[in-house]
Amino acid sequence: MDIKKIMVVGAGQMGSGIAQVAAQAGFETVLHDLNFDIVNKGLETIKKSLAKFVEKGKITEAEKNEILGRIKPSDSLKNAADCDLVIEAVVEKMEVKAKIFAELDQIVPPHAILATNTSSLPITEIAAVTKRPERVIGMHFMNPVPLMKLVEVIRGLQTSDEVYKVIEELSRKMDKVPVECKDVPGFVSNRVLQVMINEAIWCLYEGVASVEGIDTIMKLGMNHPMGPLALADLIGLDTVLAILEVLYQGYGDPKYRPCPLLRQYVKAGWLGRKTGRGFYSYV
Ligand SMILES: CC(=O)CC(=O)SCCNC(=O)CCNC(=O)[C@H](O)C(C)(C)COP(=O)(O)OP(=O)(O)OC[C@H]1O[C@@H](n2cnc3c(N)ncnc32)[C@H](O)[C@@H]1OP(=O)(O)O
Ligand SMILES: NC(=O)C1=CN([C@@H]2O[C@H](COP(=O)(O)OP(=O)(O)OC[C@H]3O[C@@H](n4cnc5c(N)ncnc54)[C@H](OP(=O)(O)O)[C@@H]3O)[C@@H](O)[C@H]2O)C=CC1
Repeated sequence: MDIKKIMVVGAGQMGSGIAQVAAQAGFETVLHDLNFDIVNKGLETIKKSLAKFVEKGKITEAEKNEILGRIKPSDSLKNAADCDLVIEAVVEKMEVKAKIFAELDQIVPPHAILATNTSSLPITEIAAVTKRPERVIGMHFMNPVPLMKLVEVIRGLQTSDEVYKVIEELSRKMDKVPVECKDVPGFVSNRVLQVMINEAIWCLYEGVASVEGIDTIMKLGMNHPMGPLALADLIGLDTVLAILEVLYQGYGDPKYRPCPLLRQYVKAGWLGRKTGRGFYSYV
């Protein structure tokens, strides 16, 4: 199957990054969100990222403009009618994703693949709201998408071998390294990562060390590029909490219990970089 046109649903930090790497790989790309204000914010993020690549000599100014020219804004899911692939990257909430997949299933052509960038939710459950569960798959990019090499490819119970191969090949065309993973809560990436982030938040909650102290210990002690609290701020504390809830409910194991401090920050609207305040301040 030949993929020519891709829609990305959700123009937040992940959706804009995915649209960018799709356009960089030469695909006609549609960036969709609920309204054009959000889409334009996403396009601004893409422009800044591409400008960095020009600055570093990775691409030319002309290439930057060609890439941007391949991305079309959208505020109607109907624009997916001629797309071969849709990659969904909206908030980490099953009810929102299920509604979008049910709608997309009615709009896209029969051959089209529906992929989700979910961090933790069951692919099989998302696929079940469509009449094409064999053409639904998890395509889990890492943040920041333009820089991170991994795509975790998750097969739902009914995902076909053909669809898996198409997405594996597409990930390579996007200059990413695909790794196959089974459909379990949090897959591999977040099953491992979020336990570390949650434990770092528990350390802060119990006063074991300061925010900077915890992050410095993990950066200098483990050679991590960022400390776990700075990383949580990058991911978004709402997303971290949503993933931990999926792990906690999915495995029924108290080791995934989200720290009360995390819940409190999310309730306060301290979601990390995207709101200007999380464990650190960004204003
Ligand atoms: C939650 C999930 O479901 C799954 C996930 O994604 S979990 C999160 C996974 N991601 C990680 O773990 C990221 C960990 N952090 C890192 O790897 C690195 O800190 C990083 C790649 C993000 C940044 O690299 P760094 O060397 O530490 O810092 P930094 O100096 O800020 O960035 C390097 C350069 O990349 C640039 N850069 C950052 N984001 C960029 C982007 N989106 N596009 C283009 N350039 C970018 C920076 O501007 C910077 O450029 P200069 O050197 O000119 O200043
Ligand atoms: N953050 C991360 O590090 C990673 C996140 N993910 C996953 O990617 C997905 C998106 O996360 P992220 O980009 O961080 O989140 P953001 O909050 O940055 O973006 C989510 C976007 O989805 C939009 N949206 C919400 N509801 C709808 C809808 N019904 N239709 C269309 N768009 C909608 C939001 O609009 P509005 O602003 O109006 O709400 C927002 O633009 C989640 O599933 C997350 O788990 C995967 C890998 C890494």
